[in-house]
Amino acid sequence: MSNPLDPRDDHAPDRTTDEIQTADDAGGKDAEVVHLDTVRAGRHPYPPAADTTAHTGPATAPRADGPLLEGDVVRVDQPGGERRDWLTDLEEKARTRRPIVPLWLRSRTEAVHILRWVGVHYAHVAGYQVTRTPLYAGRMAVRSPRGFARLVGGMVRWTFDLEGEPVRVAAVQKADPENYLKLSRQRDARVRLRVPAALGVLVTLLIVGIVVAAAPTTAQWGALAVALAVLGVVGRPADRPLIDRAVIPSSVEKLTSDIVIRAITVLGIAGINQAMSKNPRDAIRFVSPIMRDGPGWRADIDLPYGVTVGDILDKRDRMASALRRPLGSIWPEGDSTIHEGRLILWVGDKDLSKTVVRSPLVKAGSHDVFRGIPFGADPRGRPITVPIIEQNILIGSQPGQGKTASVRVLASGAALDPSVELWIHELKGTGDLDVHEQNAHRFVSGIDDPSIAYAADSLALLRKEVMRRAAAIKTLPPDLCPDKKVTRQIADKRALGLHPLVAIFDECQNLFAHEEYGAKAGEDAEFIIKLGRALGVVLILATQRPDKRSLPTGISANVTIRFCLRVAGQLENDMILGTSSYQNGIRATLFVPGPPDKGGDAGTGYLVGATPMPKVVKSAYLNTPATQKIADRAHALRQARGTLSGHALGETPAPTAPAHDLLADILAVVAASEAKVWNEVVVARLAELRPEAYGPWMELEADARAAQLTTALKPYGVRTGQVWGTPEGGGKGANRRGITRDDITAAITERDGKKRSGGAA
Ligand SMILES: Nc1ncnc2c1ncn2[C@@H]1O[C@H](COP(=O)(O)OP(=O)(O)OP(=O)(O)O)[C@@H](O)[C@H]1O
Repeated sequence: MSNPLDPRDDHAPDRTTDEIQTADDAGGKDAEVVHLDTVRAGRHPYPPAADTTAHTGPATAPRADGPLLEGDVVRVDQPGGERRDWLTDLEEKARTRRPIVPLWLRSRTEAVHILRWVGVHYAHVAGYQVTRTPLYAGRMAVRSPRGFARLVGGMVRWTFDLEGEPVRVAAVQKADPENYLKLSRQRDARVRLRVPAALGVLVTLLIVGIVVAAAPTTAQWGALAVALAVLGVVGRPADRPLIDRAVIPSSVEKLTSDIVIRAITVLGIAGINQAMSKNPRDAIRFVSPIMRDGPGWRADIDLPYGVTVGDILDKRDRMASALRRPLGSIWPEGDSTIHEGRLILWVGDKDLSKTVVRSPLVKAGSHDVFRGIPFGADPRGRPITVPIIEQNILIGSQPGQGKTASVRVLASGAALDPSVELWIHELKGTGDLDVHEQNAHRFVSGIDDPSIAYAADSLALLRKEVMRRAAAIKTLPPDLCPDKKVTRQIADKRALGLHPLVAIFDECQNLFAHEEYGAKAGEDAEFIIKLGRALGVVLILATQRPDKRSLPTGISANVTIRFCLRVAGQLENDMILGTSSYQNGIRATLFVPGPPDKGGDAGTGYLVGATPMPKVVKSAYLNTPATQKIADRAHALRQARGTLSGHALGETPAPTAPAHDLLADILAVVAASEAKVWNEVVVARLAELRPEAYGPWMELEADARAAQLTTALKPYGVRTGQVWGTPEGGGKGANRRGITRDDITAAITERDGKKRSGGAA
């Protein structure tokens, strides 16, 4: 049954206090009269503010709707000021404090840029005014008669005290003789003083006139010009200034808060729209004044609560439209060290895609890789250096976005340090890195199987080299190598064999996805990446196909520096830049595909790991003639230092993988009586037969070992399958992946038949 007095009773009809009283009367004379508002207040989780004192003390007041509760009511929001840890407060302030030295003064390049900008601005203003001096002179000449009249009129009024005339007339009209007499006496006294003064001025002018009449013509013209100028200034109309405002020749609209707010509010982001409709004044907050920063304007903004910089990043094109600027000059960036909603909007004067970054390597005589390699510039024009020692670098993008161009910069920097041993593998076969062939210890350019095999051999050799170096560094005396790491000092002692070794694999997907060599190459690369860093072995990998098969996860997870140029989607983005990068707003999808001359962002990418925060960077561009000059200089340096080796000296490397035939080797280890043998047994026997070729297969896990043989047999058209067998040392029989001997024989027959027919043709 519904109770009209129970506020928790949803069925209780809404009645007035009077109605309830009537109902109670009907129910009995002794019934208690309850005020409905009091009851309703009890229903509310937070009692009205007027009752504050009652509710902060012990809750003893009887409640109409429930049992009496003892205890203190604790408010969610405590009264009084914030009590915070002062140290935390100080840290917070330290993070957001504004720099003593302005940002633009911290970098020489930026300071030079700003000063040049200011210089150009004022040179323009000065030029604008100087070219208009004839116009201003004409204006003054035209205005001078009026100036003359004003001057004479002013003199006469002053001399005869004509300003007091209306007051004297008023005294006459009011018939106030006393006042009139006072005013007349004052005027007479003034006139007595002023007439001689005015006469003095006139006499002076006359003398000046006589002197000028006797002076040379130039002085006469000068005096006339001064007279006209003075009269022109005196005669100017009140509403028209003599000098025009210089029109600033700015191709860039100055960034103002109104423009920024316009650009942010048109993005169609729900959180921004809601905040703007509630509080348009404070929804978007500027944390510091909009200022010049490098060749552009910078605004530091706090986005509305709940909106992150990531929400803004992929709407860069809309922002560009609202700012009326080309896409390549709009660079929003987050600063998550402060919070996720802190946006640094940088609007450049120039379109980054149209900017070609010049490399200092073009003019460098030599270079020290321990200082990193000058790689490019950020949108604000600040040079970016990529550290290389103790690093590995992964570069990725869709085709034609500037991977090889970036690799060239790194190769050139490494080549200019004669202590660096360069191994170059360009697996596209277009010869983009051929210029550095003369400096490389190992070099290959090609997409065919021998080239891929050569690159795979390099990784196998590098793996051995890493192991050798690990042993070598262990034996170094602690005073020479306290941290067990390669240093400049150690690198320069060539005899130690611990100099930096930079191995480049351009289009590495052609190696890692290769049916025969891929799996082993992937493992070697992972091994080198994990262990080679401290030993001076640096891998630089570039790929246009960043999927699991073409870029083993062991590699993508362990590289330390990543440069991702334009990619098509989130998956590729995160493969190159690391898991969750896309989600965190580091999105290489925002770059425009295509080369700069077609309006694309080729050469521009996200660089992660080289700077404290991920950065948009445009790599420097070295065309073939410029790279050739660097390579020649590097070659001369190496020749002088005696550090040319291997391929650069024309040596052909001893075949590292012995010329062996997998099919023939299998037949050699599988007797004719064994129809079917497990893969793992075949691999074990092969490793015994040729440890140098098949030994590394045995280091794999059992499953991977079996898979390795399956992969290696694929190019010959031999398939493996489940076969019955027993372990070598005896034991229970089972079905496992294995080969059928007849398949191997058939493959050899087919191959030899093809060779013969090929030879006959
Ligand atoms: N840093 C740069 N500055 C200016 N232009 C660049 C830059 N990098 C690349 N480009 C332009 O982009 C074009 C393609 O560059 P590149 O050959 O390096 O791309 P890629 O990603 O290696 O291509 P692919 O995947 O086909 O090998 C160059 O020819 C050049 O015009």
